[in-house]
Amino acid sequence: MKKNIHVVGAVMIENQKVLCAQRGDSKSLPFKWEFPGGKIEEGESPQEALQREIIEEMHCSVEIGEKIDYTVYEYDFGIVHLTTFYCKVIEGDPTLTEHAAIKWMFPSDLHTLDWAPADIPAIEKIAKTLNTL
Ligand SMILES: Nc1nc2c([nH]c(=O)n2[C@H]2C[C@H](O)[C@@H](COP(=O)(O)OP(=O)(O)OP(=O)(O)O)O2)c(=O)[nH]1
Repeated sequence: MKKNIHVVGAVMIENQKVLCAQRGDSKSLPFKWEFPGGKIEEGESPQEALQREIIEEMHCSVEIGEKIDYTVYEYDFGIVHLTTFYCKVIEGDPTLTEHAAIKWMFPSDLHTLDWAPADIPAIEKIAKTLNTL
């Protein structure tokens, strides 16, 4: 039986752009693009996990808004349950630490990156929702 991996991702919006992060080559899904975040630890709520991961990974604090999507995707290494939330930076600036690259993209351009497969439904939703604002 494959293990279930519960993951949260932050869709950080600034100046109408979304922060995208590219995974490094020493991890699962090398060089795929994802939303900053990570695994929920025991006893944490999704929001607590996301606050912690963003401080650890991006060296900034976020205010967590509305949930965007929940998707389940079966990889060879396990079954990822990904929940994404809209977020706003409230302290500090997102900083490149663990990722290979980070960049701000307009929602309509998100599909041009090579995303982790679990993220595809979320990027489609984001592009649709933010382009009609
Ligand atoms: N943070 C994040 N992870 C994602 C996304 N989409 C997606 O499939 N994942 C996967 C990649 C990882 O297997 C897992 C998150 O793990 P993590 O970020 O806490 O850990 P990691 O990359 O250091 O770990 P690992 O998989 O190399 O063990 O979820 C996403 O948008 N954001």
